[in-house]
Amino acid sequence: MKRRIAILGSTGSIGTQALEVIKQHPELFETEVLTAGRNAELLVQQAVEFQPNVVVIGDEEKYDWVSRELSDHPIKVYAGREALAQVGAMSTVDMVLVALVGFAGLVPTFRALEAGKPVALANKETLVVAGDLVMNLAREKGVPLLPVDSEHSAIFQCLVGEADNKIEKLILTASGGPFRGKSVDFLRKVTRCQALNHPNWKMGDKITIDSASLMNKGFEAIEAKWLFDVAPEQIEIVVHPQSIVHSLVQFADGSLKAQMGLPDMKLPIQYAMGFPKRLVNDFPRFNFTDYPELSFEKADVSVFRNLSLAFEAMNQGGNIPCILNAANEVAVEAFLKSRIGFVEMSSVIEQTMEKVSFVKHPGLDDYLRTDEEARRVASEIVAK
Ligand SMILES: NC(=O)C1=CN([C@@H]2O[C@H](COP(=O)(O)OP(=O)(O)OC[C@H]3O[C@@H](n4cnc5c(N)ncnc54)[C@H](OP(=O)(O)O)[C@@H]3O)[C@@H](O)[C@H]2O)C=CC1
Ligand SMILES: CC(=O)[C@@H](O)[C@H](O)COP(=O)(O)O
Ligand SMILES: [Mn+2]
Repeated sequence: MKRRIAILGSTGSIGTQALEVIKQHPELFETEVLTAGRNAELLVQQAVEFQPNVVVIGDEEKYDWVSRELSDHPIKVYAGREALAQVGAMSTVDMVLVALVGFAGLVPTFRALEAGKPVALANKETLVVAGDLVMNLAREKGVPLLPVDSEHSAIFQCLVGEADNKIEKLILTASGGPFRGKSVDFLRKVTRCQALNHPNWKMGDKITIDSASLMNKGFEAIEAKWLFDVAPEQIEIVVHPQSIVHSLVQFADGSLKAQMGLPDMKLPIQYAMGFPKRLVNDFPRFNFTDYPELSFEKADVSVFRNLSLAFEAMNQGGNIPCILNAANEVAVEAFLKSRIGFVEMSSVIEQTMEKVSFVKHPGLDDYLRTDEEARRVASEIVAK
């Protein structure tokens, strides 16, 4: 039986690479659902090629156009946020790949898990915001939550076959981004274009800015805490500019296991989609002679304040990581629109974290409310 996949966010960087993985394994995977936010043209192109049963366009104004374009195909077309939230729970779906960016991933992930669907999760913001609720739900439903993020896929792969998972420490590697080794003064003047120039990975704009500010690594620490049930003190960040060692686990006996490979997201996407099988492919292979030096260094938290803000949020818990995430989304958007500078992003986040009210044990509704309030507060700070 083919695994029928719903790709939420098929028009993005992860989504399009997931479709390349499906193309490599037509005997194993079938595309059941594709969704886009605004890119109706690409959604239609993908639908014509992959013939899913259902497509969802987030932007409701584009519904008529998508329906018309697909009228000659046996494909159901839906639009809007509620359709996006429901579509992963359909009885014909075997696995949901959540490749949406930002807070928008939370409710669709939640609904898919509630319906008992295995989830391959690229959308790290879901775990940053509501890791406790999401992990509890996956456990309660007995469904796998498979990490797609490269570092977490690496750790997950290192843990396969470890009977009692005696983790002493997780070591998350960070490329350091385009501004590795730079000063705060340098960061004050960087442009959108410089920040979008990631040294190793071609990704969507939002995560690329997060990588440049090291917020991505802070998010990944929170993501790791929830996925692997470790304390914040058990998570270490190491800058590794080549992005070949994707992360490591240090076990209780002092042994280290690492997972390595070229920086190519198709590998972790394929691992999650094919789990527990390791599938054959013809993607490019790593060669040591192309990388004579693999180096490691400390992250500079005095320059990259977002990394400490994320650790602070993780330590405080409750709804603080949700506030961190919302403020970061507002700050990144403002930076991309040249409304604030690169360094100001941290100030917006820090001030928002101080202003929004704390909730110690939030439920889903509290997270939705916190996200709304934090966005409002952060937007006011940006406007000032
Ligand atoms: N790209 C990468 O290599 C990696 C990404 N990740 C994580 O994976 C997730 C996806 O990243 P990436 O693929 O780079 O992001 P992109 O911006 O490239 O893609 C995001 C996708 O989500 C859709 N989308 C965005 N907002 C909404 C919304 N409000 N409603 C409905 N659909 C929406 C977009 O649609 P449209 O474009 O049509 O508007 C697009 O299909 C992020 O959480 C990121 O942190 C993790 C590791 C690596
Ligand atoms: C590919 C992936 O998983 C990204 O999250 C990546 O880690 C970004 O690179 P940085 O290490 O620069 O954040
Ligand atoms: Mn990552």
